[in-house]
Amino acid sequence: IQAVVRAMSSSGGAPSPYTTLAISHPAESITHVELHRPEKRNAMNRAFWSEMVDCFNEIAGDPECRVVVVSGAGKIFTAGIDLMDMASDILQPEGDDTARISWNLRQIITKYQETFSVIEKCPKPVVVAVHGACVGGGVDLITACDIRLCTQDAWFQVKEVDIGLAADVGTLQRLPKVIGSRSLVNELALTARKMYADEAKSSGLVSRVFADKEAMMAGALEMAGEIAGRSPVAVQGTKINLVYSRDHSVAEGLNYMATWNMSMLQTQDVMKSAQAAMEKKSPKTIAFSKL
Ligand SMILES: CCC/C=C/C=C/C(=O)SCCNC(=O)CCNC(=O)[C@H](O)C(C)(C)COP(=O)(O)OP(=O)(O)OC[C@H]1O[C@@H](n2cnc3c(N)ncnc32)[C@H](O)[C@@H]1OP(=O)(O)O
Repeated sequence: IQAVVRAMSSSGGAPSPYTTLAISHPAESITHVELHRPEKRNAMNRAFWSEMVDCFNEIAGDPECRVVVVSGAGKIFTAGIDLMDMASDILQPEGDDTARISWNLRQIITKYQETFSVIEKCPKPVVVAVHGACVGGGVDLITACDIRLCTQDAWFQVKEVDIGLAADVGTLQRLPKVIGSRSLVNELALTARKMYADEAKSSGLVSRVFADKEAMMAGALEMAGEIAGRSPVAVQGTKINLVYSRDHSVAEGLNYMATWNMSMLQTQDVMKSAQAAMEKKSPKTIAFSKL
């Protein structure tokens, strides 16, 4: 694992087709997506916002991938929106009158929302590993992920009010579902104060804190391996139903679940997994068909 983690943390450059993301496959069935503009602190430029959509749509349809790890290259996870590159899109939207300018701006905002919604729509679980700063759009990104890990030096900042806007690509919708305390969410979003790793853990934003990035990437990879070793039918069904249930009543969630499993229970994975359990074998020893 150490060698793989070192390789994960030192990718030489972002390979084609992306200019802002480096994609690698550190172990079987695991895809590593690394935010890769380290010299600009992984600030989210125009290319990033569309590359994430292409990348996660590709992953969603890739039967070789069962789980995704997202992390940031260089000194920090991300500085959020690229304040230099994005200004014209947002501050000078095109259009002949107010209605058309507003219409165009709505299209732009909706497009940017999709950049992180694709993470949630992707049926493969996404583990995000945060080191150093996670600012603005970074919080939008991580709240769309399924499992959040961080280093002891990590900090999180819902920075949008500081740049004069209400966060509009997911934080205000998802953070209240992640953190139990509505008061804390409101405080973070309204004051833009930094939240450090210990508070991120105690509030439930992250589930684990690691001493440093190397330990965190090893932990993320190990966790991803645990997920990837289990039935993809079970794992992807679990993610999809957890996301559905978050946004629906218990009765609606149970109804959706019953309809889901009336098909999925017919998988050969159930018999294979049950047999392994009876024989006290790990599910990781089972060869599951690709999904
Ligand atoms: C419709 C879309 C809606 C989306 C909304 C999203 C909103 C947000 O994300 S709000 C948050 C915006 N981000 C910020 O305000 C953070 C600004 N950056 C910083 O505070 C610091 O850079 C940071 C604390 C993150 C890191 O500090 P450090 O000392 O490590 O690095 P720097 O020397 O400051 O920066 C290194 C180079 O990176 C460039 N850079 C950093 N952040 C950004 C950014 N957000 N946008 C563009 N460029 C950024 C910085 O200019 C340096 O570049 P260079 O001078 O060429 O070396």
